[in-house]
Amino acid sequence: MSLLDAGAALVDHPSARIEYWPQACDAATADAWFDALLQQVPWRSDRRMMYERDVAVPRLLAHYALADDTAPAPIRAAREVVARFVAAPFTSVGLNLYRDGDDSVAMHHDRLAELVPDQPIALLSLGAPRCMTITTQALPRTTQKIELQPGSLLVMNYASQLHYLHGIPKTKAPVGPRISLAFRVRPT
Ligand SMILES: O=C(O)CCC(=O)C(=O)O
Ligand SMILES: [Fe+2]
Repeated sequence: MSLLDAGAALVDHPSARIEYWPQACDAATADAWFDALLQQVPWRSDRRMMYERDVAVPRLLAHYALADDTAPAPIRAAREVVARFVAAPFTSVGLNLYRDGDDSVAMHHDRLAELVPDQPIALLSLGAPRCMTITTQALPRTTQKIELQPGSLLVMNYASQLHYLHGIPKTKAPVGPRISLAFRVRPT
């Protein structure tokens, strides 16, 4: 594969781009990173105010600054894999652990205040496949679903956060745990 090959384009828009590579890293590597991160990361459970109620965020979270060399080795290795597909000066990685089908992330766009304009977000998936829903922000909403495979990479450009929403819905299907690594360039 040549450097910075284009992935499959998931949206058709003049400025928004969401690209998908089903196998940015091989299955054995994705499995090894999943096992290591599940064990080594100090996963935390967060609470957020939602409609004036204090509710548990339905997944576990962690975060590392990429300059932090105490980050587990798979984080640094994953950063190198991501660099083969997207050239961006990532500074931060947010980790999500979806323990089962009850864990989810609601439809959202990533917080713009936490992104440097024109820099992308790269999501590397490990563990069980989970479905992502992508909708337009404009009405009438059009919706698409993509099953994120272990070892896959999904890259959303900055403009996609202005025109689309994404989320990982709950599922009643029996699914195993999944970890996603969200690489971002955060303002300093
Ligand atoms: O787990 C995923 O693939 C999506 C995570 C996400 O959207 C986020 O962390 O903002
Ligand atoms: Fe997101």
